[in-house]
Amino acid sequence: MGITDMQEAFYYRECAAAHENSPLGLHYAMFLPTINKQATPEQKKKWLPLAENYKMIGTYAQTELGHGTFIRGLETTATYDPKTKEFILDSPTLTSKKYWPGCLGKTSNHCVVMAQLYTQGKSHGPHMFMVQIRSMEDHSVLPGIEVGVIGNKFGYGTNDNGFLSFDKLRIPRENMLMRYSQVGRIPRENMLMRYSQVSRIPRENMLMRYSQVHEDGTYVKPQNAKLAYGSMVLIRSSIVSDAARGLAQACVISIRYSAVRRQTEAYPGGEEPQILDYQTQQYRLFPLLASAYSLQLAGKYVFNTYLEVNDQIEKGNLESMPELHALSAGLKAFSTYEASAGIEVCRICCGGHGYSQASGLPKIYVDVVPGCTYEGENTVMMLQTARYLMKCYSRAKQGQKLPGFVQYIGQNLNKKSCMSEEVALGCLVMAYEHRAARLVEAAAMRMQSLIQGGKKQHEAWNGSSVQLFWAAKAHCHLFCVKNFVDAIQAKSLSSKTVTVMKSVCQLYGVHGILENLGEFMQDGFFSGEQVGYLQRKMLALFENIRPNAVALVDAFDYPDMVLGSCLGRYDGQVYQALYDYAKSAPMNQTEIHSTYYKHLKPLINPETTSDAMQFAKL
Ligand SMILES: CCCCCCCC/C=C\CCCCCCC/C=C/C(=O)SCCNC(=O)CCNC(=O)[C@H](O)C(C)(C)COP(=O)(O)OP(=O)(O)OC[C@H]1O[C@@H](n2cnc3c(N)ncnc32)[C@H](O)[C@@H]1OP(=O)(O)O
Ligand SMILES: Cc1cc2nc3c(=O)[nH]c(=O)nc-3n(C[C@H](O)[C@H](O)[C@H](O)COP(=O)(O)OP(=O)(O)OC[C@H]3O[C@@H](n4cnc5c(N)ncnc54)[C@H](O)[C@@H]3O)c2cc1C
Repeated sequence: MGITDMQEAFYYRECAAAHENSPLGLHYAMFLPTINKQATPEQKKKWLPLAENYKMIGTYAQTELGHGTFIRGLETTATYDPKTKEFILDSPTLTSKKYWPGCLGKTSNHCVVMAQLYTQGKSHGPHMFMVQIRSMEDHSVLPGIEVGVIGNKFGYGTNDNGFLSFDKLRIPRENMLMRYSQVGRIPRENMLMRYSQVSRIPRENMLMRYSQVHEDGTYVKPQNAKLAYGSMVLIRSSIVSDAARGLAQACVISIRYSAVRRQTEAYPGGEEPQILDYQTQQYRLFPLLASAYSLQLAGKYVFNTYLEVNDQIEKGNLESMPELHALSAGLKAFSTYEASAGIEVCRICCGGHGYSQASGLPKIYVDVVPGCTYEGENTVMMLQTARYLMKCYSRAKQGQKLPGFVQYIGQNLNKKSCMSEEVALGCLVMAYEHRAARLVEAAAMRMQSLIQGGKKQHEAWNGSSVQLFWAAKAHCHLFCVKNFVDAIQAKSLSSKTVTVMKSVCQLYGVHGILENLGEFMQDGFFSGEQVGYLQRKMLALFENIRPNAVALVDAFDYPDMVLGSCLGRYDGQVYQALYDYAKSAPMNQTEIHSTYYKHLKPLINPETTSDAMQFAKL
């Protein structure tokens, strides 16, 4: 199709079988990007053409039965043997077996394996290795490898998530993804030159350095060990848009259906209103619509930031890695929580028909909800963001300037809210900044007091982790509100569009405050009177948004084929579609189902049932 943007291509492919999770998904999303970013030029030259042409089909095998979150705890080993210039891959324990990687069980013939590197008797932590697991001739499993699927899951039925173990499998030294770490003897200066002189030496020189690696087993450390986690950062940065997409699609279905569905005469003999006219329906759906817009904008921002930081990393500047990690980890968690909870609300808002697969909603839900777990469990990811916020807090206290999106940290907390009946966007942002700044400070104070009370650092961290979680969540929420406000103010939209989008943005901010009121009121930042302004504004915004609600979901522009929903059809022919869906059910293809003869007839008509059947009944 000539689509050159990788992310766009990924979404395009997804549309071919929407929410089915392609058995090649990991190949596109993680295997190819890992080769692109973590392999040396020689390795890329060898593997990329094969992978791009589907000769090599691969996945990313990191998680094990015993460990997912704690990467340093992985047990698969890769021990270098300088005599044969090979690595020996081994799964020494039950818990070391790879477990969960997508597309692994039956589809892939290769995978990138994360294993503990051992060379010259020393352990060097987790590193990546390219491992062939199946024959490229007949797809048979290669010796030294055990691979299979892990069985049924909550969803992801079309994806062969698998297990994998190695029995002292030997792979060539060249199969370690050595872009950043190398086994061999090269002068340390060369490694640093890669980054500091990259613009001053001919590119060919740089490539040569990779082929100068000696083979005696000497290990050269990367500039930053977390460079090896780059593929996870890429996907976390992409998941935000993915979660937004799921929530937006659920909103399309639920809001369109709510405009078609009529229920309960408003007064005796009166017309039954469209259910979208019920204020309680608007209360549940319109904030989700606002969230979908907000998360889409946040997704764009974080992915662009990923591209920018990645560009800097390519040039040897790793300064922004911690910010990107904190932003992508936090927003991945925030967006997948919001989207998963929101999709379920959309389903409930469709009443009984929402529970049918015909609504399309169950498929969207099971597609989005594992985003709370994969690429880093959400609580763990929020705590990574909190870790960064704590560092920022102590830097702010030392008078250091902080990067843009954390500049609010350490601000004066004695300010009062400027909120008035009008509910200005600036006052909304100020409120979110205040809440996040206060929660960051409260978590830091808690840590400090536990440490002063004699707790060790890790005990104090655990003893403060609920407050750290609150702080990180408030930070991500602030980011989404501020980014939404900035997007409306910066974009050259028509004045009519700005008017509508301003209402959507205001609703996002107002609803978020009302749902988390305690955090905004605990220190008296808002008065009771100001909360009244917000409540009235929220109800006024529902009326404001109602005439545009269907247009606002149409604007997401998802074709019916992608929505896969009888309820969310563009033409509104919901009832005919539901009836056709029922008629096409396999059980309706015969008048009498086979189970009648096997189970029901012996009960209903025992006298005409065969002896064998009678016996079975006894
Ligand atoms: C262009 C191509 C586009 C492709 C399009 C794709 C579109 C995709 C759209 C949607 C996707 C849908 C399909 C996706 C399918 C997904 C399949 C799932 C795959 C997987 O799940 S793979 C396995 C993922 N596993 C994890 O995420 C594990 C989580 N755990 C960790 O990341 C870490 O272990 C940790 C962060 C929890 C802790 O790290 P560790 O123990 O090693 O280190 P610490 O001592 O705690 O921390 C040290 C230090 O490092 C910092 N740190 C950690 N990680 C990073 C990082 N990535 N970058 C920078 N810094 C990092 C950490 O904060 C500490 O810092 P300080 O010491 O505090 O300074
Ligand atoms: C659909 C799906 C697809 C996947 N695809 C892949 C894949 O392609 N490749 C791959 O390698 N992996 C894959 N995974 C695995 C996934 O990356 C891990 O499951 C995920 O990283 C979470 O790790 P875990 O299972 O070890 O959870 P655990 O860490 O065991 O989490 C269990 C609970 O413990 C808590 N917890 C753990 N550590 C801490 C901590 N330090 N502080 C506070 N709380 C903590 C968590 O918050 C959570 O509540 C996939 C998983 C799923 C569900």
